[in-house]
Amino acid sequence: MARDKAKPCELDQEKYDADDNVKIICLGDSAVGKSKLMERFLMDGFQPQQLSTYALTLYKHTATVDGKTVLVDFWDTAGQERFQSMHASYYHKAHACIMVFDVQRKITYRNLSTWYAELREFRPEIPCIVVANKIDDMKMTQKSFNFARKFSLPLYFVSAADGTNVVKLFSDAIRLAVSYKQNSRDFMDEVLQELENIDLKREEEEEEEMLDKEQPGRQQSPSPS
Ligand SMILES: Nc1nc2c(ncn2[C@@H]2O[C@H](COP(=O)(O)OP(=O)(O)OP(=O)(O)O)[C@@H](O)[C@H]2O)c(=O)[nH]1
Ligand SMILES: [Mg+2]
Repeated sequence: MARDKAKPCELDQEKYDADDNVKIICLGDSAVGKSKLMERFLMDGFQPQQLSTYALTLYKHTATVDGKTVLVDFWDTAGQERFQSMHASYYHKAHACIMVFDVQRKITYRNLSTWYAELREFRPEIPCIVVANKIDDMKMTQKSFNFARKFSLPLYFVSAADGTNVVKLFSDAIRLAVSYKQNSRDFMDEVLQELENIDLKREEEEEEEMLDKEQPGRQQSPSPS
């Protein structure tokens, strides 16, 4: 009981102490196993029911990279065509991408090029890992998939069902996201950061002004002499 009560505080403290926060997005056709992979990594579980993600799910996770606390936002969306329109905000400020296909369904592999083109349209530089999921059903881990080689992307053979390589996949994705965030010279990132700084400064100035109006004497308060 006491442990449960302590939990929110521990989490808040971790957030407070976090050195960094990163956003990792997941892409791929419907039913390739995007949500199940996240479920496996975050909950260490797998429920084989067929529930398609509706719109967007955001998972918050705390990780440690090189002794530093990192807050990770995992973004999971449905792979269906009908949600294509939300993608601009989905990609916004992402630091890494996990792009999944299903080794049992060729079409999901073929569609990788469409997903990849869209990713690069919005995020030209972020690290991207290609994931061949459901290897538990097919013993084909030796097969080489040209798509990853063609774009020099890392390729992981995983199974959300039995957990093969799932922790490695997500740990590496977090590491890549952190390293991208720290070293990125991406032009758009710099512009966005600049705009954020300007906004923050403006907000601070407005707050100052408001305080001055509320407490007219504040500025003239006598200094201890
Ligand atoms: N055998 C096997 N089945 C899996 C694996 N991963 C997912 N599945 C099954 O594939 C189906 C789809 O998985 P989801 O994780 O919902 O797929 P998704 O990519 O999130 O799909 P959308 O939300 O529609 O985009 C489910 O029935 C899962 O049980 C796996 O590694 N092996
Ligand atoms: Mg899903």
